[in-house]
Amino acid sequence: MTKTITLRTPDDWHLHLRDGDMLRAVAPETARHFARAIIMPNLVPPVVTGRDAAAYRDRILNALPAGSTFDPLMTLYLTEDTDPDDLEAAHKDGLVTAVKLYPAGATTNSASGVRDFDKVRPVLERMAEIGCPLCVHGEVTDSDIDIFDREAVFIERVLDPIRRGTPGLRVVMEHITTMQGVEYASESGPDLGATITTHHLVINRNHILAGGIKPHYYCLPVAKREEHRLALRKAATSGDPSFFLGTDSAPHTDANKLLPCGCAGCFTATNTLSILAEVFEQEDALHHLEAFTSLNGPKFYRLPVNDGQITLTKGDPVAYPPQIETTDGPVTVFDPQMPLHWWVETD
Ligand SMILES: NC(=O)N[C@@H](CC(=O)O)C(=O)O
Ligand SMILES: [Zn+2]
Ligand SMILES: [Zn+2]
Repeated sequence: MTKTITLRTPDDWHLHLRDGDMLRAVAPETARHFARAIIMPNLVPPVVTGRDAAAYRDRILNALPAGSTFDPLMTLYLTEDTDPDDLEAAHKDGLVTAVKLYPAGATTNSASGVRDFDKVRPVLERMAEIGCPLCVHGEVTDSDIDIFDREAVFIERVLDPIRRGTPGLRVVMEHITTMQGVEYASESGPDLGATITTHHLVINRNHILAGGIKPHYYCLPVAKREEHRLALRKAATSGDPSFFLGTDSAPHTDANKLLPCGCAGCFTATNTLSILAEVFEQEDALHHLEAFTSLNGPKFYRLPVNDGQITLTKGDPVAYPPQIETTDGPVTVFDPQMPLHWWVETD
């Protein structure tokens, strides 16, 4: 018997589209199923001003297939030199939706991130005033903190003090990976949201490290113990409006992943919705899939939900290509190591 579910068209609240040839290869993968996405600004050099964001937005629109109505929601990369007036003008114009905080050195292309949080206080205060959300890569970078503890320590030492010091600031904890992240987000009320990736619902740290190292499962924040994955699955499938989809689909060529010092990032744009339907079905929560992919995000960002709909159908396992081709070389599509029975009708 065929089973179908219909959802408001989803949005991706955390996406890396890169630039140039890579942008042209990956933008259609997201635009096929998603109406909007929050576009991460960690290019080299990063997107730091309203002007940079306008130019990058144009490059994204040019990379879309003809007729696509995909709407890239732009972000600025917060640096110690970010000008509150420039941000305010870009936000009021509707050009910039949010600002992204990377602690310096925390992840891919984060060298221009923030070292001294006091220096960005005036920008954070302006954001609270104008209602511009702050998206946070929540990991401390101190070399003496174990990489598996960096998110939990960040919440205590950095995130909570920032929020207490800037009343009214609306914050998204990006790609949470721990039960501490889940707890903090569910206790903190409507000014705090949290995105959860597709891959962190599927893999734990054993998938990366047991039986040989799997570079394609290496991403930041790194996947944690099984108990954390289970907490993420419970949060994502609960319907709680604090949690919404941010795939963190982060393409790197295989050549850059398969190195002695390989890049962090999983590329999930191509098969995310099939994987999510499978996960939500396993959790007996298909009735909460739409909240996670299409309703909770717009609510947090105070944007209308999308008008359109997509239909997922269940049948024989669907085969996705193991890689997509780019002019720079192949990019491996995330392998969830389970059969995927759901596909999006337009596929
Ligand atoms: N998630 C990742 O592992 N990588 C992201 C950066 C990020 O989101 O931290 C990237 O830009 O490649
Ligand atoms: Zn990140
Ligand atoms: Zn990311």
